[in-house]
Formats: sequence, C-alpha cells, structure tokens
Amino acid sequence: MNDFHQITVIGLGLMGGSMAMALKERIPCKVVGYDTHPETCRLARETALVDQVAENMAAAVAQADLVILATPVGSYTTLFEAMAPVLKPGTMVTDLGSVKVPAMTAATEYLLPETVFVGGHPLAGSEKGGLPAATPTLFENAYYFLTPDEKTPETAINRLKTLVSTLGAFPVTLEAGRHDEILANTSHLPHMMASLLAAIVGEKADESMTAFTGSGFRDTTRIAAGSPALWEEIFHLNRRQLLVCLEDLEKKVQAVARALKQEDRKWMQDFLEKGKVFRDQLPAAGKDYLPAWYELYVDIKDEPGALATITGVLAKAGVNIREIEILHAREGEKGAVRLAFLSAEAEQQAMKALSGEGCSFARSKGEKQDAHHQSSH
Ligand SMILES: NC(=O)c1ccc[n+]([C@@H]2O[C@H](COP(=O)([O-])OP(=O)(O)OC[C@H]3O[C@@H](n4cnc5c(N)ncnc54)[C@H](O)[C@@H]3O)[C@@H](O)[C@H]2O)c1
Ligand SMILES: O=C(O)C(=O)C[C@]1(C(=O)O)C=C[C@@H](O)C=C1
Repeated sequence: MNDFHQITVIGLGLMGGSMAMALKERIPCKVVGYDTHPETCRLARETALVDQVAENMAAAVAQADLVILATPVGSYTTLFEAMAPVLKPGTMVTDLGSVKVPAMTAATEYLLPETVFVGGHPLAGSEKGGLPAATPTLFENAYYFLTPDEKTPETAINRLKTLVSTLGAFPVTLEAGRHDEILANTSHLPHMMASLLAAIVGEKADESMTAFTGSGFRDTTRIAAGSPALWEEIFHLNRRQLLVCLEDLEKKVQAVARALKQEDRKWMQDFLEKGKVFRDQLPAAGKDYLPAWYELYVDIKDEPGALATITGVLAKAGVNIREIEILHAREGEKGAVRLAFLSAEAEQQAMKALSGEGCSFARSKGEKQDAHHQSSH
C-alpha cells in the first residue's frame, strides 16, 4: 500500500513528466512538480500534469515524503546541496538517472544522514525528450532498478518496491556498481554504436546513402536521435565501464576484419550464428527477474486493422495481454505479433480464441501451431 502523502518530482521532462502522469493515475497522493525550464512549467500547469507546480525547489520539496529526481545526473550535487536543509527528517529521495554510482556518491556526500536515498533507474525511455514526449504508461512492464547500499533500511526498499510495482514495473535490486557495469554493455555501448553508425553514413555527405537507409539502418540508429547533452553526460559519468566495453568492441572489430581479409567464411558464419541465437532468445532474457512469460507469436498480414482483430478477439475472450510487440512487419507483407501473458491459463485461452478466428501462431517454445492443429485439440 502507498503511504506517501506528497511525492515531489524534480524535472518534468520525458521521464519526470511520465512519472508524474503515472503517479497521478495510480497513486492516491498529492503530486508536486518543479522544473527550471519556464516553458515546461507552463505546459505542466496548462495540462494539470501535477497537483501543484512549485515556484522554486525549496517549496517543492519542503513537505514531500518522497522526492524523485528526474533531471540529468550531473545536476544532482547542486540539487542535493540545496534540498538537504529543507527536507523533513525521514524524507525519502530517489532518482531516475541512468548511471547509479555517481548518484549514490552525490547523495552520500550532500544529503543529511536522516534522509534516506535509494537510487532508481527505470529501464524504459525513448529517444525523444521533454514533457511533450511523456506518457503515463512508460513504466508498464519495464524493469525498474533500485540500487540500495548496505546502510539502506529494508523498509525503505520495500516502500519503493511497492510504488514501482503499482506503476506496473518490475523492481530489481542491484548493487550500484554492478548496475553501471550491466548498463554500460546493454544501454550505453548500444547508444554509442548507434551514434557511430549514424556518423559513418552521415559523415559521407552522400545523398544516395542517406536516401537508401532501410529499416535495418533505422532500427539500429533510432536511439542516436537521443539528446546529445544527456548522453554525453551518461558516457562521461560511466566512462570507466564504457571504456572496458570499448576495448572489447575493438577486439571484436579486429576479429571481424581479420576474418574478412582472410576470407574465413566459417568464422564469420559461426560469429553470425552466435549473434542470431542470442538475439532470437532475447524476449525470454531476464526471466530470472520477471515472472514467467507465456508468449505467442501470431502471424498477421501487415495491413490496417490486423492488430485490432487480434486484440478484439482476445478482449472478447476476456484475456489480459501483458505485453504486445510487432515484429518484422513491413508494409504489405506478413509479420508477427508477439503477445505475452502472465499465466499458462491466459495463454491457453488466447490460443483457443485465436484458433477460433483462423489465426496461425507459434508458441515461444518454438513449436509451430496453426489453426488446424489447435482446433483439432
Ligand atoms: N531518456 C531516457 O530514455 C531515459 C531513460 C531512463 C532514465 N533516464 C534518466 O532520466 C533523467 C531525465 O531524462 P529525460 O530523458 O527525462 O530528460 P529531459 O531532458 O526530457 O528532461 C529533463 C528535465 O529536467 C529539467 N531540469 C534540468 N535541470 C534541472 C534542475 N536543476 N532543476 C529542475 N529541473 C531541471 C529540464 O528542464 C527538463 O525538463 C536523466 O537522468 C536520464 O539519465 C532517461
Ligand atoms: O528505448 C530507448 O529509446 C532508450 O534509449 C531507453 C534506454 C535503454 O533501453 O537503453 C535508454 C537509457 C535509459 O537509461 C534507459 C532506457
């Protein structure tokens, strides 16, 4: 149960705006917001994003039971220093920042001992920034890291876990250093690779190349459109871990180049095979943390209304879809929709309902089941 009477969100951009919306929808408490950008404050007031947009940081946090920082991590030291004398004793502070060791260090250094800081980081976001890009569903079905340390009271961790679960996310507790190591590999390096790919084509200043960027290039570079200021800061703050990743990358690039030069096609085939195997099993990755998923891959023709047919059939059958994802869809061609359910029962119900409509689908175990096969059971 939520026991925060007032939650204050500092920074009302993509992440803070989404957090404020989600809190307003799901948590019965007063939500106060603060941002240094006047246009963001104006929009927040105009759209009634929060119950109150504070005039200054001190006013925003003075009565808060929980403060959530949703600003760039580089701003934390100044913010912590300014809020430390204003916070009520026992107030909890958390954040949404992408790098956790510097956040934990700044909190220890600048917040008073009676303030409880627990680092947080939802593994959800977008390349688009600012309040206009915010959405209340951003945290649904997302992993949400919490990085307490050995001094963090268990009750504080549990209060945040409850809040995170109420937002529809999956709380995962991790040591801050381990978090930064993992995210260097799975988020920060990919962002750098996307920017590298964008640079390779962009710097050629060749119009044909820009024109002929297909979905492969677009898929692999989407995140390069993220805020340069935000990402430069993330790279800088996690540079130690990122440099380890880059050393690994350098070795791998050299190995690939060597195989090409030596025409070692077997090596290349094996390398590509390993990548495919890893990528193919990704939806199941993280199952140590997530409750078991029951997944169906439904074949669809990529045409208007195809998705609505599936969701309509399942809604009629009263089946709750936990996650939905469109895969490999290209205009006018066949694609697939990945549906995830939380129980085997829901998956069974979905299979029954879909086969009744003549849909073909595969289960995540890989066994192909078509409408005929299903309806004969
Ligand atoms: N963008 C993502 O996909 C993503 C995902 C997870 C976590 N994060 C983290 O969330 C945080 C916010 O990122 P975002 O994408 O929402 O950025 P954003 O630019 O959309 O929003 C940041 C907001 O903070 C405000 N701000 C900046 N300094 C401030 C200060 N000192 N006081 C008050 N307001 C201030 C800005 O005016 C802006 O409105 C970052 O720490 C980032 O690492 C981002
Ligand atoms: O999907 C995206 O656009 C993101 O960049 C989200 C993403 C990521 O998955 O790497 C990026 C940075 C955040 O710290 C968390 C999530």
